Amino acid sequence: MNFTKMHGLGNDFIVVEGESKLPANAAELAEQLCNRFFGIGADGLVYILPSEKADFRMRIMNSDGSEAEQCGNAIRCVSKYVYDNGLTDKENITIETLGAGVQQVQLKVVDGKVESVRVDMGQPILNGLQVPTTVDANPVINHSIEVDGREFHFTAVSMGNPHCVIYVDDAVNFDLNTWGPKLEVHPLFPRKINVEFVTVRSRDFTDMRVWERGAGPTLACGTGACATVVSSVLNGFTDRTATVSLKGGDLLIEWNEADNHVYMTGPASEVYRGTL
Ligand SMILES: N[C@@H](CCC[C@H](N)C(=O)O)C(=O)O
Repeated sequence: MNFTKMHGLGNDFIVVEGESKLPANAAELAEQLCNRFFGIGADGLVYILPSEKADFRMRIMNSDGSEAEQCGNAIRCVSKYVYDNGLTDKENITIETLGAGVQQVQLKVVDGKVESVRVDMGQPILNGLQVPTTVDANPVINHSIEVDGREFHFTAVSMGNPHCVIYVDDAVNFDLNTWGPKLEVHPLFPRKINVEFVTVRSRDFTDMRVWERGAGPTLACGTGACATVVSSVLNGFTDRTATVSLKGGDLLIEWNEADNHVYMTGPASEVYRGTL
């Protein structure tokens, strides 16, 4: 099996292309190959597959073997892979995802290689039951949640996959390894949740650290960055266009008023290729 190791701002993936469908053992493979001690090491295993509705189809398994509906950093990596490897010569492509439909992608090509990618991440889902949470409200803003005697407040956003955004005094130094895993599996979240800890620095800049469902602490989360800006607009903290600064680098996020779509712009990188 040939694979390519890629990352979007340090959120890293084993990318596999050439299969006609998701292998039956994809969950076990993801767990084995993503292991950083006994495998290749990655946050997720990504398959680039043929699509009947779009130019390409993407499926993503988290490092614990669970499948995610969508992944912002992976969709940028897939976009770079297909162009740089000659699977398409188009600079505007479509990619089908499991939970967020078909997404439009714009490539910025420099010297024949994709340098950055702008993705139409679609409309955020704000209905609490649809995110899903157990909270029957639309939207779910500043909702109290208690873990081990500590109270947090979250805003719930689905970008195809579920997120809860929590504002803290200092996201960069926040103890996400203690609180992230407890919030991920809290009973308020029936399909578990990705948790973003956010500090707003100005109307157009936030710090964010993430604990990802099925992958733990990662250096970046594209859908989490989108959820952060949507949440920050709903809470009145930022404008609709803002930079989200993650441990692995920055993403530019725009929540467009006219079409209610969220647009994410950022880089993608290839690290190496290998054969198993
Ligand atoms: N890192 C991703 C999100 C990957 C999936 C997530 N862990 C989930 O289970 O929903 C991103 O860049 O969006």
